[in-house]
Amino acid sequence: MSTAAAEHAPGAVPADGIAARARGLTKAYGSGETAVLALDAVDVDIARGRFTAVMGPSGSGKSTLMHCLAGLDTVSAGQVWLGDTEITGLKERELTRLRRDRIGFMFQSFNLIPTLNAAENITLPMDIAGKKPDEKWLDQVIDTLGLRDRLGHRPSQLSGGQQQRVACARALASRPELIFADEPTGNLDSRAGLEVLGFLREAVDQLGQTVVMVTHDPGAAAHSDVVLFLGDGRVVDRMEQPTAEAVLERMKRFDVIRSQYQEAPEAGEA
Ligand SMILES: Nc1ncnc2c1ncn2[C@@H]1O[C@H](COP(=O)(O)OP(=O)(O)OP(=O)(O)O)[C@@H](O)[C@H]1O
Repeated sequence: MSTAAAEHAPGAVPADGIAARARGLTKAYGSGETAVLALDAVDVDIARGRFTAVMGPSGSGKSTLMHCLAGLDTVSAGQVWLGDTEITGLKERELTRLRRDRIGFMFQSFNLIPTLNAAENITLPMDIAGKKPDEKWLDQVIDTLGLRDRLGHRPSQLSGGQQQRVACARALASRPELIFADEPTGNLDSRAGLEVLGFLREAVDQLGQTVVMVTHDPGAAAHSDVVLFLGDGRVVDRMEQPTAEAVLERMKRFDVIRSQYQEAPEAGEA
């Protein structure tokens, strides 16, 4: 049918206000009896210019969702768009270019190059791509992150929080459409973690960036605009304007369901 064809045509989904979108996103690892359904027909819209947190119990599919949305992993079924570009079905070379040009990444391990100073680390992805940074933007990022007097330092001469700020600046440097952060505060003490969350918040509020962050920490999720909760490979809930308390309460409900499931069916009476 023509409508079905239109629905599946790349670019058919309006990009306005939506930085990334998934429909029927399914990811299975392995096959046969050992197959694991990491994502089960997930529909999700990531709003542009907002800070989205992804939470859920261990193994619920958070990292898999991030990897599939970022084109780091192939999908088993369904579709993913970055803006109005359908990325499912792109060849590895096209995906590499898309990631390089349109997505920024921050990981728990900062992934900085030890022999390069902060300034060189920040612009490395752009240097590799042969692209000139927008100096005005770069200055704004460096000042927002308070890195001006650290630019000549190597990672070993920086604290953990400063290293993560450099990783944050690197993710922002090319002004990507979307930044994916996987447990960006996982390796930091609480003060440095708060600092990095504050900077991600500023990147959204002052620089207009879009951020998606996977986290286990309700306090970290409270810095976001909206939290998506995953359970067993599905988006089971969302929370606007989250507080740490509300997120913690919501997470506890996963534990209750799990313990009821593990005890016995009649545990539902409790
Ligand atoms: N490469 C893989 N091969 C096989 N199974 C995998 C692979 N990667 C993930 N899985 C499985 O897929 C499911 C979802 O994993 P995923 O890492 O996305 O969860 P998560 O919510 O990010 O977990 P955590 O909070 O522990 O990091 C899990 O059951 C996991 O064991």
